[in-house]
Amino acid sequence: MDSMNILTSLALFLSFLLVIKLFITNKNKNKNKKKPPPSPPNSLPILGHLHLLQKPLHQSLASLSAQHGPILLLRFGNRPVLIVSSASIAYECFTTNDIALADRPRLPSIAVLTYNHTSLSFAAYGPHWREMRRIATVEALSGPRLAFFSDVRADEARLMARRLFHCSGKVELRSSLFGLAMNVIMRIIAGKRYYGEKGEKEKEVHNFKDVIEKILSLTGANNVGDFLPAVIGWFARREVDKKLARYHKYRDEIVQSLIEEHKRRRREEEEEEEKEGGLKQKQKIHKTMIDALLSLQDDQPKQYTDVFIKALINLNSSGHRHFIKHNRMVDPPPSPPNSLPILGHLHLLQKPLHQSLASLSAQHGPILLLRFGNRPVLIVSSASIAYECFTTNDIALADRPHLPSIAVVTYNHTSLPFAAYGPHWREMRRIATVEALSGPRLAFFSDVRADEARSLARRLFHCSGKVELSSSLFGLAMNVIMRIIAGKRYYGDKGEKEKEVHNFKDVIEKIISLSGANNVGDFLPTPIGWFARREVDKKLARYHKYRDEIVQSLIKEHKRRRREEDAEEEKEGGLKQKQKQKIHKTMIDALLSLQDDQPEKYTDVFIKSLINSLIAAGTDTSSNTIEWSMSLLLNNPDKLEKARQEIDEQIGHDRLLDEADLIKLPYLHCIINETLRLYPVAPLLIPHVAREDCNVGGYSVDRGTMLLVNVYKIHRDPMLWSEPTKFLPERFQNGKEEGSKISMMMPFGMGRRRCPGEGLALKEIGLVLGILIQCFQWKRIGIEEVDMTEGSGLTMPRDKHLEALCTPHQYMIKVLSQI
Ligand code: HEM
Repeated sequence: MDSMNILTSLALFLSFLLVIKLFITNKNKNKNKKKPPPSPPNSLPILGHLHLLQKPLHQSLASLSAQHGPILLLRFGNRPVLIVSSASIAYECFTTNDIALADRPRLPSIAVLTYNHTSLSFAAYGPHWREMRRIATVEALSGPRLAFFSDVRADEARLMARRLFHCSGKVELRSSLFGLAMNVIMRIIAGKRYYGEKGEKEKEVHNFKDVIEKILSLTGANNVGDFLPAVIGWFARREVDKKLARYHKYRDEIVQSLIEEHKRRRREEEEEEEKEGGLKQKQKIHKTMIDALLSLQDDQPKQYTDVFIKALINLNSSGHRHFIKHNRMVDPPPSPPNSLPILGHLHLLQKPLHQSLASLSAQHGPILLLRFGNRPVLIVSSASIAYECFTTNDIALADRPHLPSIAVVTYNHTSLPFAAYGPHWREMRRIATVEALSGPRLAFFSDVRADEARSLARRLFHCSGKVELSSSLFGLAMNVIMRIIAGKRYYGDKGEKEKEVHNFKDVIEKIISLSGANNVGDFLPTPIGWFARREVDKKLARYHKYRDEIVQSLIKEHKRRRREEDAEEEKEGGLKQKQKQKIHKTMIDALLSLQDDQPEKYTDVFIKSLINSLIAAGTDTSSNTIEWSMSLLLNNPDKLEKARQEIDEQIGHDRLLDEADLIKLPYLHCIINETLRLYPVAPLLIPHVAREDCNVGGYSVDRGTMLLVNVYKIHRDPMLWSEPTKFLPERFQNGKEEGSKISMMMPFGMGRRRCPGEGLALKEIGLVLGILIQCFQWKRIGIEEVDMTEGSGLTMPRDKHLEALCTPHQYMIKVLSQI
């Protein structure tokens, strides 16, 4: 009995425990049960709440929220849809729950438009979306890119204002605003406008706008068919699907044709590069977005397919095939008033030309069409339009003008910088690169630069005190180039040569100051032009004769030596032949070897023309840049001290700085960049000419138009640079936002006619400037700042030669006395 009682009590106790456990579990279950957001009543089978909705959807949802609260759970067919209409809950969605809510719905109707849900706006959250977003940011939407394209926006806004000005009265704004937005995005993506000015295009823009609007109105959560079960949904969607497929085809073809156009241009460029023996330096050209995407495609064709590119580009742009094929824009660029007969706008210009053009651009805009006499001249003063000139329009604008005054100094326009774009220019550029300016040749001649820099330091050490730097720097640059060209120095340490160097420098400077677009006589009709030029012509003929004779004598000297070597070889029975081939020749030797094989092509005139090109382009450009740098540092002693400290820390006092050290001297590099920004020695580049009709900045440019790109103005654009006229090397230092804008500078030009001597120039400038700072203390002559007035001409020298006080640093005396 007892045991029965015990068993019964135990059973009762266990039952009690079970009841308690069930009670607790149930309580917890109720406690943990997720509470869905409130849902309005009247949800129907199949339709859910769809029957409560009307268009426009946002208004319909707003009134539901007003009745039922700021967070609602609706059903669109079978799909649960959360409606949030309060700022604080929306904030919670995109902070605490940001990742959880980062996906997009795969709505069937938009599959075709979004390349199967892979477009940036509709891609699932993950690596593909991340990569698309990264590219869109880097190439189009980042701060530096927005700054770079600020001119594009300003230009389009100006154009719209002009349109409204001409058609004032009742206006339809929508298409104009759409056209503006379209042009802005197209110029970023494809480097060209979509929408011109003439009436006949308006209809097409209207069509395109219509298509985009329809696509937008049919996407999003607007199609009931997207939310109904398969067969009913398909049936409900069939009309919308058909329309969207049609619109998609229309838009897809346009973007595909843009891609094809870019591919064709890239192929042509590659072919040309091959023609040039693969020697064209790989340039850091800032490309269009399509170019950037095609470069990625080159490396990883499977990932960056055409579909990938189109899915990204279709984000917010496209164009009409008709525009792309017949993209001859309508209006010529704006032109300032007051163009006079015969003179055109010449009477508005003063020297220095780059400053005069800068003030005209400040008044009338970044792209202008002037008339220099009869000649149309396109003036470009914005980074983005200049960039368009040397990417999309690079071949079209690769020619040079045949200015009558420079015919004599350029051997009838056959010198490398002034030769017409074509096989002769290509051949000259190839030889200059192979024999003088390529990476291996620069490495080969590094001793020459070190030797010349040492020699300059020695001279300054011995004549310290008040020094005139211009001639010494010119002499150095001249020796470097002469040793490459002719294997010997031009300028010795001895006093008697100084006068000669001075003369030669004078001649080169005068030739350069009289070249470029500086002679009014070059632009006036024949008899008047000839009369206006006659003094300049006479001077240039005299300078040319002087320079030509020096170079001819060098050629003669080489020919004589080669003859002697041949004679000797004959004596030795041809045994020296093999040895001779191995001898590393001077550039003149290389050219004379070519002359041996093809005397009609590689004449003495060809050789002189090429050599004089390198002397003219490679001497005062580098020496002027060093002179500007020193001038800036003299006026900013704190920056000079900072550079000295950097050299002190990295190299010390026991040896002279050499080229291999330059990589360790980022601040010195910043100083050079900042000098090239403020004082680009070719402020208008070398004039280009349109070989064919083209469009620049949305305007039509006729064949034969001369192009002057005002790099000086671009480098001081307040939209791009903070405190643009201030010498602030720090702006290029790591991590500084402005450092990334280096690609917006073009002191060496851009595209095909870009300076081939950039590598040589940067090495030479870095080495010389570094040694000047390492070895000497520099002070201004008086208390006044160094005068920074700019001279005029093709290049931009200082107006006055630079003089300064130079004393060797005590701690460098030992090194200096040993060199
Ligand atoms: C700081 C130094 C230099 C600067 C800033 C500079 C700048 C330029 C610029 C802006 C152009 C014209 C680009 C155009 O028209 O689009 C040019 C062309 C040229 N430069 Fe330089 N340059 C420098 C040094 C050199 C050196 C050291 C050499 C060679 C020894 C050189 C050889 C040339 C040649 C041959 C051209 C004509 C290219 C052509 O028309 O195809 N430059 N340079």
